[in-house]
Amino acid sequence: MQKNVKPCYYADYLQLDKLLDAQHPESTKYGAEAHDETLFIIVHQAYELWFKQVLHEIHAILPVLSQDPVNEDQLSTVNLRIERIHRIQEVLVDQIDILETMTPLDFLDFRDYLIPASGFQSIQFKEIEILLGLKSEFRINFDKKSFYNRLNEKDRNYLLNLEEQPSLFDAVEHWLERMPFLEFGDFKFWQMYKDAVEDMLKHDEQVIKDADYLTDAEKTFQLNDLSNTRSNFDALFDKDKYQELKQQGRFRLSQEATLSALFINLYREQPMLNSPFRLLQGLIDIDEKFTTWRYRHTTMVHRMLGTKIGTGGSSGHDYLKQTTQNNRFFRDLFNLTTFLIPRSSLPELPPEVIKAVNFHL
Ligand code: HEM
Ligand SMILES: N[C@@H](CC(=O)c1ccccc1NC=O)C(=O)O
Repeated sequence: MQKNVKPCYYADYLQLDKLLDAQHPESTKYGAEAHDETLFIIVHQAYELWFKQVLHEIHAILPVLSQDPVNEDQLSTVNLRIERIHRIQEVLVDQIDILETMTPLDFLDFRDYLIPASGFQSIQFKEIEILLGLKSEFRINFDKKSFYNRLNEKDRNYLLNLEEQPSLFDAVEHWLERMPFLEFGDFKFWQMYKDAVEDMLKHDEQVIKDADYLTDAEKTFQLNDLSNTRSNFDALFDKDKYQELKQQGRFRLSQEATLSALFINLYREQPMLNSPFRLLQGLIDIDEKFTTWRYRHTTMVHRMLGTKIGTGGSSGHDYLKQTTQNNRFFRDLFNLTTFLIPRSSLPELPPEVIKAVNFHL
């Protein structure tokens, strides 16, 4: 490291002249300043700064996960960065409490001056969504088309181009596919595992049938749910069936990637699977916090606007409720838990499998 030649000065280093001269309430252009507009601006600016940091981390993670193979040191750095993103998301959720100190009436003092701007136009937010894997084809209709109409041409082209680039979802999927958990020669792991899950599902079926506290209608309902779980499980080992369910949207990850992720979950205590397991957990953390943020933002919107339409032209609270439900990145990783069985029923791993796994990470 070189010695610094010029003394560093706090305000210059942080470019505070620019940063602290960037809060200009719209309300002052039309009359008296709305007191809470400064809070509104600063909260949004703080969000955008944190979004910038999140993007910085994602851009560092993507090339590492795209390498073949990814070495253990690099994987632990990826995990640290994912943990950082998750911590930032906690701050992003907490900031909503600060904004909620503004009352709906105070908001109305300047809301009309903002039309037609809205959070829709946060390019960094959409960038994060797209880089994590939420491309247009997975969005609800309004979110698919109308949102792009609200952007200027430069921003629209920038995001459309980003949709063509590999996302974190894609990188993780390929990384999982590179693990050879389906080709273990003689090892009958998957057959033993299938038998154990089949036992579990049969047991669940019997529990429902024997339950005195359920009505016949409730039993039928639950048995129907169980049959969906069983057909998802059967598809895990059947290429064509898996493809069919994937087309229906029941799976998004490829079959190979799903089975690898399942294997990592089941054998996470093997030392070489620790980091891969932490990575999968980290992705689940990010997805969960994103959903928490969407839910908190939606509820804040409900208390601020009731059922008014948004300045961006959506139905407001109702639209946001749908995106909270729909816009998930790693739903498959959550759903996998359905197929976990107790450790006591797990087949033991033979040494050659452990060696093969170690080599391929
Ligand atoms: C008083 C506070 C807020 C209200 C009433 C509000 C309201 C809304 C509404 C109604 C929408 C739907 C788009 C529209 O039709 O306008 C929206 C979208 C959005 N808002 Fe807010 N918002 C608030 C604060 C924030 C803050 C602090 C952020 C942080 C950056 C934010 C980020 C977003 C984003 C990213 C979207 C797009 C979400 C998506 O399309 O899934 N909002 N907001
Ligand atoms: N969409 C909000 C306005 C709003 O919150 C907003 C307006 C301009 C810039 C950022 C905003 N924040 C999030 O949507 C509304 O309909 O009141």
